[in-house]
Amino acid sequence: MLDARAPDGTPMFIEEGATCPVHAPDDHPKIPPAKTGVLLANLGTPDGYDYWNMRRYLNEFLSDKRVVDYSAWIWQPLLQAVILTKRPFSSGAAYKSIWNEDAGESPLLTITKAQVSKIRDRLVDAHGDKVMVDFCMRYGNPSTRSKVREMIQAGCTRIVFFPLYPQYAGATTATANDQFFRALMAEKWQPSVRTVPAYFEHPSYIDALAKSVERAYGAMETKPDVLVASYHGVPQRYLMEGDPYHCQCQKTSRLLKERLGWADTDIVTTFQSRFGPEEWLKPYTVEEVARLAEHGKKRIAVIAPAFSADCIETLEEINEEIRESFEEAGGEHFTYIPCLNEDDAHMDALVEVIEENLAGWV
Ligand SMILES: C=CC1=C(C)c2cc3[nH]c(cc4nc(cc5[nH]c(cc1n2)c(C)c5CCC(=O)O)C(CCC(=O)O)=C4C)c(C)c3C=C
Ligand SMILES: [Fe+2]
Ligand SMILES: [Fe+2]
Repeated sequence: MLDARAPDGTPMFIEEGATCPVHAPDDHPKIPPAKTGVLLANLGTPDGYDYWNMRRYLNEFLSDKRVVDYSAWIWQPLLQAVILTKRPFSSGAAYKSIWNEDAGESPLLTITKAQVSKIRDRLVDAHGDKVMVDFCMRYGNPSTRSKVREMIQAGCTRIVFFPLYPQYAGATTATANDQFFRALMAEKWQPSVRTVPAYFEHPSYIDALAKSVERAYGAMETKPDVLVASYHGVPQRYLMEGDPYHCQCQKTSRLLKERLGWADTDIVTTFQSRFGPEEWLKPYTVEEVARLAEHGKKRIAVIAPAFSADCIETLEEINEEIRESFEEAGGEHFTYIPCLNEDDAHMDALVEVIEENLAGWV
């Protein structure tokens, strides 16, 4: 039974498939059978690597106060007049080097689509068409607002919103949630909602990471001297202001090390992708891999546990720039271990997290 109200406030209780007691069928909006939506969210990616697509994407991303929190009076002139005249070219060239030309999209989008398709198959197998599974992006397309609207129009009276970041950060998880709530502000009939918390210590996520390391190490004749767990960085100041991201990254690394049965020295935690002049979380990956090479660690493997899908920051920054830094410092063997992407163990972990957050709803 669906509970609705006539324009004068009279409650209308409409059985599914029945007609409204107040209005003629054609005067009344159609109310589809109730469903639960599972909306996965990732960061977003440019629609193309040309200047204008890059500029649009970077402008939306870097204008987000959760990402860069300087006063708009100071930041916007610098962003519009300096950064957005140069960075679209350099970042565009980096995207070009990893672009999925066949699909005409960036790897982050291709991988996210594959993940969602697998997760949808599993959840529909378990719950039938009572669940609807889709994805949105925080910046660019498909937008969070368009997907929230589609879900509501399809009859979702409940939505589980899942930001695909294992570790919580204001710059990722919180801003994805902000955008979700902004989208809900525009809706007449707001669904009940749940947001999925960070899963940085979930045993199935740790297990999926460990299996990916074991698989990569199993394929090598000589084991690496050290595994570098490289996480996306944020300004050091954000940690001091209460963002738990740093601590959650450290815990993921510790749990991974314990799951692998390794010694403390077998794994090093680092932070990459520094942007701007401020101090970010340290050690910086690009410097640490050079230091390792200089101190005799000639074989390293790098894993990127903060990314649920390979993207510019892993395929280009780690596998090209950071590799180069290691080799220039005398390093000999550099192995990049891909993100969990659409691995079965990863899909198992994400579905488990979703099921925990669907409890009582399906
Ligand atoms: C300027 C500050 C930035 C902060 C803080 C930041 C945090 C942060 N980002 C991710 C995940 C991703 N970032 C990606 C790209 C990217 N990140 C920044 C800047 C900050 N990120 C920029 C400018 C860019 C664009 C590329 C570039 O110009 O360098 C991506 C990849 C998107 C893709 O299309 O492939 C991801 C994913 C996390 C997890 C995080 C903090 C925890
Ligand atoms: Fe980033
Ligand atoms: Fe910490």
